[in-house]
Amino acid sequence: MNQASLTLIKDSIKTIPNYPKEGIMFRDVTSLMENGEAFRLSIELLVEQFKDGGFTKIVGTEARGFLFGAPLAVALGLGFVPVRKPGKLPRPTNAQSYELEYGMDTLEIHQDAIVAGDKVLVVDDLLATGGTIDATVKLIRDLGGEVTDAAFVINLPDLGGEQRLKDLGLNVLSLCEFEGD
Ligand SMILES: O=P(O)(O)OC[C@H]1O[C@H](OP(=O)(O)OP(=O)(O)O)[C@H](O)[C@@H]1O
Ligand SMILES: Nc1ncnc2[nH]cnc12
Repeated sequence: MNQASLTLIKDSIKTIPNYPKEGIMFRDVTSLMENGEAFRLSIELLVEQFKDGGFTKIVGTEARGFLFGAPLAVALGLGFVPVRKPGKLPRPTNAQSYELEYGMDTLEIHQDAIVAGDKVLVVDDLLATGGTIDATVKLIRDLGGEVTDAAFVINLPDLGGEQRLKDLGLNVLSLCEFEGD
């Protein structure tokens, strides 16, 4: 991947100390999105990386995973499947609980959104503990989808998510890393 683009992307992300609570260094992807060039480059780099991967669908997790997963799906000509917080999806769903860096939550997916044989790329803005994507991968695999790759704009390596996802058999790609969390 182009080093100048990766540097521009990382430099566009602001850090807010002690948000949403004391001790968290919040890496704010909205500052990247406010920068048109950084936002475009982030999608272009992901397109370049995954265009020949043979994927049939992209899954993104609420809410920030939608912001990168949906434009990537459009650029790759793939369908986009949202994984959402409870009670938001209208058709029958499967649910999976998970632990966050700062709390617990549950995610849901439409039961008919993934079919056996789907090859799914999972996309989120940020990888911390990996709990969100671990739960997302379980939801997809339970429906018969194959998940081999997960892509992030930001990885927080100190929180162990990358190893957790590798232990689930995933290739993990991120556009930048922030240490010291
Ligand atoms: O790797 P993890 O420890 O699971 O943390 C990463 C997740 O946390 C954030 O989402 P959050 O749950 O705060 O929801 P939001 O996107 O709706 O703000 C982020 O967008 C990732 O989805
Ligand atoms: N440190 C962090 N910054 C931004 N989003 C997050 N989600 C979980 N941990 C986060």
